[in-house]
Amino acid sequence: MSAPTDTSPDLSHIAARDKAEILAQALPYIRKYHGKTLVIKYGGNAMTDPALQADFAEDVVLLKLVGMNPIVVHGGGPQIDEALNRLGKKGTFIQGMRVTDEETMEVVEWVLGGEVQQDIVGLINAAGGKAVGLTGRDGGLIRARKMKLLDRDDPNKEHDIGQVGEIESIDPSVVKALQDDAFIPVISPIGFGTHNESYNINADLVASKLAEVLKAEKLVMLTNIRGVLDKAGDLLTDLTAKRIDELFADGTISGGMLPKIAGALDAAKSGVNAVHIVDGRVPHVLLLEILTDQAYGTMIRSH
Ligand SMILES: Nc1ncnc2c1ncn2[C@@H]1O[C@H](COP(=O)(O)OP(=O)(O)O)[C@@H](O)[C@H]1O
Ligand SMILES: CC(=O)N[C@@H](CCC(=O)OP(=O)(O)O)C(=O)O
Repeated sequence: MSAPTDTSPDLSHIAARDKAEILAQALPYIRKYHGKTLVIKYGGNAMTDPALQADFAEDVVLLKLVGMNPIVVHGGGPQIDEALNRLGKKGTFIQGMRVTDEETMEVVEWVLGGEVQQDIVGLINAAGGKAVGLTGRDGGLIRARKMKLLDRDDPNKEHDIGQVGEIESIDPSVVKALQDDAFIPVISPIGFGTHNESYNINADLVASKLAEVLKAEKLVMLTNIRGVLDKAGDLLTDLTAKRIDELFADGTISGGMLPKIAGALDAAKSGVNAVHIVDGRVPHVLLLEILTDQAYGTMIRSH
């Protein structure tokens, strides 16, 4: 019998080798982060595309299955805006914080604690995980008080932004109990006050504080931009506290990036080893950021 002729070369092994190399690259990271807590801020702007949402959910489940403890804190700014628009109301922001009157607070609770949270929980569960949705009320997780927002240019001036909260304290016991039991907590940024009143809290601030209190190894914030950009639109891959002060002062950082950077820096200063702001528009950016050698977006350092 003659030897079989091989007319077309089989190139599939090349693609397979690339894939295998990427998988092998993950090994030291899986070892490094095994048993460690990773806080993931899933921004409202990063969650507008269904395919990307499904990728995100798969990534979270994979991280959990290889032994890490992912905790998701979600935002939902654009989703709240949409709901307000349907009521004929327009969202307004001061220094990245939504002005929250009573009616807006109702919408915030209903959108964040309902639709947005349950969508994420559903997607994670569909990807094979066991997600549980919480608001700051559940298990007494987030105590808050009314935020005092001082004007950035005139610190003698204070803005009244209604039911916006700043975090007074976090009791992480419910999160710890869930993560120890193989669940993935998905947290809405709503806090409660001494009279049981609700507060709308910026999700970046919740994610940062939670990372600090849980002594997380890593905080990854997914947003809808490559990372922090300078005035020329170039990506700043590394930021220290000193450089951040300069960028605040010269107005390079504005809007929703203000609380994000402030929170990220607080987390870095209080011992979270790695704090990253990454582009949630990149498919599987969470896995790429955590499990490969490649650096993505902006890393925030305390010094
Ligand atoms: N220097 C900057 N670099 C990058 N983004 C910036 C900067 N200053 C302001 N921004 C704005 O911050 C936005 C991200 O914050 P935000 O809209 O609150 O997103 P998220 O929903 O992810 O929290 C960007 O889309 C951009 O418009
Ligand atoms: C006080 C305040 O601004 N709260 C935010 C909470 C949601 C959030 O932070 O969503 P993103 O992460 O998508 O921006 C808001 O009402 O929009």
